[in-house]
Amino acid sequence: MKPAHYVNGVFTTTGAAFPLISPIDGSRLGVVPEAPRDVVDAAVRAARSAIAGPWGRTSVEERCVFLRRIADGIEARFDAFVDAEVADTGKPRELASTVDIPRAIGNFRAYADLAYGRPERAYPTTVPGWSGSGQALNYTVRRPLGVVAIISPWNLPLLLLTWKVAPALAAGNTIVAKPSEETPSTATLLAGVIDEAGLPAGVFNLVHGHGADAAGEHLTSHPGVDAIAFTGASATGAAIMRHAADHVTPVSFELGGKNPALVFADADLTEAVEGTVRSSFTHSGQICLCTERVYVQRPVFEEFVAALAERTRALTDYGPMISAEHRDKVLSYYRLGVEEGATVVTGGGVPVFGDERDGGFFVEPTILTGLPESARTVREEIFGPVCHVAPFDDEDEAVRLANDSRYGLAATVWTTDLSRAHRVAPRVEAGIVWVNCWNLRDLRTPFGGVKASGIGREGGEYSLDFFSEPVNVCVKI
Ligand SMILES: NC(=O)c1ccc[n+]([C@@H]2O[C@H](COP(=O)([O-])OP(=O)(O)OC[C@H]3O[C@@H](n4cnc5c(N)ncnc54)[C@H](O)[C@@H]3O)[C@@H](O)[C@H]2O)c1
Ligand SMILES: O=C/C=C/C=C(\O)C(=O)O
Repeated sequence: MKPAHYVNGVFTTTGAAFPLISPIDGSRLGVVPEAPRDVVDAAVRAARSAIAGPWGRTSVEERCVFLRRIADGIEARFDAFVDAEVADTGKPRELASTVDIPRAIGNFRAYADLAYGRPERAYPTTVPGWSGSGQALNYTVRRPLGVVAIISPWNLPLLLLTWKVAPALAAGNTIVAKPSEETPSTATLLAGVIDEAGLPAGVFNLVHGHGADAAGEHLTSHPGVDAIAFTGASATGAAIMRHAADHVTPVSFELGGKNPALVFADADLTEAVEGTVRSSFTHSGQICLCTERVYVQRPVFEEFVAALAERTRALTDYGPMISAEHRDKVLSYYRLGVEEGATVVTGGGVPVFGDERDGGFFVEPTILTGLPESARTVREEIFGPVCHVAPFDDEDEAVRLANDSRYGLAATVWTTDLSRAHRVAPRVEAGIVWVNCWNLRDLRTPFGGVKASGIGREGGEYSLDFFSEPVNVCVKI
């Protein structure tokens, strides 16, 4: 299915076409339509009229039927979704088929379960000396926000789009979604599944295009938008927030990170090395949860670095950066690291495969050591397959190093001392701390970051809270 907008139940390719490039070999995969302002406006108006129509009067049970139908529709086209995700992102097929697409299906099913089963509170109130019975009943009901703008990134395109679409629909909203310009294909397939699922026209709308001064900005600055759910870079979040301020539009932000790993001398080192290879190099470091700073207790520092380097050198099936521009950005940090005094333990350049991949956007998985905490390479998000490893001596120093960042999204702690784990994890300034594991996900848990890593939480009731407004009703008895 070629990338197309989906507005008011109709697929269109209105707008200037821009090329879709394969990250694997640099070839042209096709073209993507850039939604002009009037297409974005038509999408917002379609969403507004849909929520004023039958969709706005559906019950949560009826909406959960649609969520399950969408999940079944993705499942029925599983391979097409995997093929499209691999083509757009270049990620290994194994990753798309075990994480991205299964999680998209799981997102819809999880929110069908969560929304249907979610209780609301009631409070029997007594007011002594009050006229009548002196009784009242306070109870909470929830209303949808209205028209929700969803802006998603290129690294886990379908997973992160559906992570917002599912709860937004479960809560009764209508949606205008804009996926990344780098990865339009699975979003278009999703629109096809939603269309076949019979969602009323205008409930889900999809527009393609770039961000700043383009479709993304047209959408997030649109006065007809009632809320914005965004995942992407912190700088982009700040730009969106400036527009949201004009209309006091509520925002949910999942932003950047510079995630630390803390490896204590009492850790199971094999487990810590394997876990840090996964957390640093899965999807070539292009996951917001990936580790870019590793702190290892001094007695095991050399042993850990040597083992990590050996495992990293053995990596073969890794994917490319999403674009030539992002590849160049990551390589510029490799050069900066050396300029700032880093030792390149392994990697630091571009692999030579001797096949079509040499036309793609690959960089070597890289380990750096020897930099001060003040180095830009240690402080700035790179979003590639690279981590800097530094020693620490005691627990307080480890926590201080982990927290010395403008970001606070995720962290890993590796220790076999469970008292230490329970002491350290809550002290780390992050939204998510994994102990002796990484990216182990329970969709009911809060997901998101502190500081420059985000505003609010997704996951479970946290998403349902963001995508709905509680109304307290007080009835005098
Ligand atoms: N916290 C998380 O869950 C999470 C998940 C994935 C990616 N990220 C972050 O996203 C970044 C990489 O993804 P990216 O390059 O797609 O991010 P990005 O911010 O460049 O783009 C994300 C989306 O925002 C749109 N956009 C860009 N500028 C915009 C503007 N001014 N107004 C409206 N929309 C705009 C883009 O078109 C895209 O759809 C990294 O910083 C990464 O840490 C965070
Ligand atoms: O890239 C950043 C976000 C990743 C989210 C997940 O991997 C998830 O929700 O499981």
